[in-house]
Amino acid sequence: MSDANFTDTVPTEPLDTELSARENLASPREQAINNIRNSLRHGQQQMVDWQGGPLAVSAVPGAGKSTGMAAAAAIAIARQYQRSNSSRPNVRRQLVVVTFTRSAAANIKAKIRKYLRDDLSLPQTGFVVHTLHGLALNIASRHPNLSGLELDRLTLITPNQGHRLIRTSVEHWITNNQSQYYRLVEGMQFDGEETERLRRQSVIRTEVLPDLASTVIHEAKSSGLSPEDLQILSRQTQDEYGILSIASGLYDQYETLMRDREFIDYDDMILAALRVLDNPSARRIEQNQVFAVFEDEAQDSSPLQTQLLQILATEGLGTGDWRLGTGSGEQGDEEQGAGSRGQTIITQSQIPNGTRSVRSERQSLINLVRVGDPNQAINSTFTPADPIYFREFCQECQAKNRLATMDRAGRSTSIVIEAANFALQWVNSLYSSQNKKAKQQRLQAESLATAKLPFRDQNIHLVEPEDPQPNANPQAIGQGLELHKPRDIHHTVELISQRIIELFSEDESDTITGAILVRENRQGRWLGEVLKPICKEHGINLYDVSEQERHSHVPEEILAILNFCDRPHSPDYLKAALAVMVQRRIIETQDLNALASLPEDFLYPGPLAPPQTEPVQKAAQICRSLLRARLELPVYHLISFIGLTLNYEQAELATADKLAERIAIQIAGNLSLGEMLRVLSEIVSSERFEPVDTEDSEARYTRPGQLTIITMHKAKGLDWDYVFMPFLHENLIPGRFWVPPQRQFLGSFTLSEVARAQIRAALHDEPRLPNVTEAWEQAKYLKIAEEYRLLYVAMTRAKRLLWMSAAKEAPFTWSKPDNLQKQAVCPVFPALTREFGEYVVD
Ligand SMILES: Nc1ncnc2c1ncn2[C@@H]1O[C@H](COP(=O)(O)OP(=O)(O)OP(=O)(O)O)[C@@H](O)[C@H]1O
Repeated sequence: MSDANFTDTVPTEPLDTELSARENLASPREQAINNIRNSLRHGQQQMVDWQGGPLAVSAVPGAGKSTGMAAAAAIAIARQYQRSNSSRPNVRRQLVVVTFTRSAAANIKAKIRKYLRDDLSLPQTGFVVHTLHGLALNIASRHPNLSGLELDRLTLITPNQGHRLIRTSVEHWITNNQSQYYRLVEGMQFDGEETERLRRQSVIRTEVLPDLASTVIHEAKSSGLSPEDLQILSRQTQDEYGILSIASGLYDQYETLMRDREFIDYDDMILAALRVLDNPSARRIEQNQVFAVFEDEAQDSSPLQTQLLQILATEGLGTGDWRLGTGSGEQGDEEQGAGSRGQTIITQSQIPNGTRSVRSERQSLINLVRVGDPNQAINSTFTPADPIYFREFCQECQAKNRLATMDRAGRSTSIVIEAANFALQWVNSLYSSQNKKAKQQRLQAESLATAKLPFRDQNIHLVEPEDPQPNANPQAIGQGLELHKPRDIHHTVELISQRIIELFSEDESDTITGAILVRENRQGRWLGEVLKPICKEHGINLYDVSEQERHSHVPEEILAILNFCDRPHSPDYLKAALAVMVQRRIIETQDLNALASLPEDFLYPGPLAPPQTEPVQKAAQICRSLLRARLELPVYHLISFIGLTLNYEQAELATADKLAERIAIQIAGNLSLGEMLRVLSEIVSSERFEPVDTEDSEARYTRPGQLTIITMHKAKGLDWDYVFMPFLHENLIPGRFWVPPQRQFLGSFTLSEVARAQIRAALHDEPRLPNVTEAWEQAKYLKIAEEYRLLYVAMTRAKRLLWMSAAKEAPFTWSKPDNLQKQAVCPVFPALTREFGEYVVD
């Protein structure tokens, strides 16, 4: 089969020359491998044919990246079994598979196991699946003396803007940098009025600087830049406030506090793992356990994460030269460490001439397969991920003839693919013409910002007729594409309801899947509420992901109950605990004030007290059992007990366990209820606590016969037979960065975004750092480009019907959905309606 769209074929060069080809072909295992191979399309076969060296796979949505990677992983494991059985019996090395989210990791693990068990009749071992942070933690905690990561001593924190540590860093910085601080207070202009001064000080201390600190620290740290590096960079900028210098100062304060308090953050985990790998013997130990690294969603990795994978995937010398880098002198003396083999491990240190980039790292002898799609990069504006690094890996691989591009996809019906391709082309042409215009008008800032187009110019193609995917490019439901222009959001709901009722009644076998994709959780919540009665009436199973998975409620609920256990006489605590029980539907809705006003009478009514009603009795009995548990159980079991009392489902229980573990680590040696409450209150008041996804979480979103309401971000990697995309309005897609009025005295930009754009320019080896105007333009452009990619990701989730709408009237903000006003539609939508006029439904 020839595939004109497959630009480069990957040479297959078996690592193990001792195994004869004839033996291989004859073995049942090799037949099983062939069977798997034959069930894949051409591009995927290139993945399973990998037998060593670097390989980049860049594929369009729905091309089968994840499916291909699972098959390739299983086959690589099988080959490794063969190798270790026949030639080196004592060498047991494993495959490391890395992906972006825990739920994707669980999914791919299940798929690999299935291939190993059902197709290859092998034990389900020989591999591990990690998220990048999980992998780093694993390495770092195995070598605590090198990583400095002693988990029983250190506390892991996620410093968001409201975190106490960030606030303290800001206060310390202000104390030590009064003149820079007062320069900020002056802003663009200032008449010295006292109330205004106080207002500005409050905005700077509570909003501007915490925002700058949390953004910049994460961006710089995850790229291997130290506070000193930032200080050096700041000398290349000339803005009035010295934004990068402030950022460096805040970062420095933060690092000092972190060290003093024995805290670490997620970036420290990656840095700690890199410190381990900086040691030649530890590196050899780690590398010797691994025969290859496979990475999915590679466009979402940050520079240091990429570096970690590259080092881990590096083979010992002498197994064939797969080097990618062109630097001289990297071959040879292994004893001298990674640096001598052309790898400069980035640790926090000075950067030469102010910039440092992972791209300049030499890569040698790496067994690394990275799979991704730059057009689906949707995390780069709120994490330090940057698709540029994956693009560069692709380019380097291409130069070595080791890039596979898969541009055929079987997921969607042809009209959905046409619409997605059109959207991509339209957005790119919009930006190239804007860029041209800006250049003509000599608007340097704007032309610089839009010079790179939002999308890589790549169309999705239908699969070939003999494709192995059953029902590839399936038949459309109805016309396959429907473009609606409802009057307002209520009319939108009417249209969606009509359509889903039709779709569900036509689906007698209850097998089709459907989803409504929203840009914001608030839209999802509103839709969930209005659709619930309709779905109930028609027996449609509605699954509102944000409602089901708002596990951030877990710490709050546990805190409320623990507070009550600690001080049951407090009417406030009792009421809060009862409110949680009502919300969880453990007890009936009733007048909680009446119960809570006299706690003793409610909990332990005397013989003369009036009889309690049944609901009150039940509530009192649950409260008493909690108090008994407080007395009888060890403190560290209390959280699990509360989880069970509150009827938590599987994922919530896992989240509660994770919370308990986290608290136990933090208060190790001081296990008392008081300490536990102190730590928990801190988590609840200032920190994001990430819930746990359970193994089947992705399957829960795509259950047959179910209508799922889910955000576009969360929909990544999934697909449904029909996909509704309502509320396509310009204020959200693409949206725009804006400066809140209270901060405008500093100028029409935000300090955090300017600093971030400047750091990125340095990391990308731009010839000079952008000034404030240019940096702000770049930040705005990056946000818009990413929003368009998000729209593209959402559109490509649909298999058989893509339903899109932009109501004429919609809320200005979804926190007030009743406040309707005329809303401009997302610019792609009218372009689609022009191009696909026959799909517009009146
Ligand atoms: N060889 C194959 N045989 C059968 N089905 C396949 C095959 N390859 C892919 N599929 C199916 O095609 C769909 C898309 O595959 P997959 O999710 O692996 O693509 P992807 O490239 O990772 O997509 P995206 O990047 O858009 O999330 C899935 O429903 C998958 O089951």
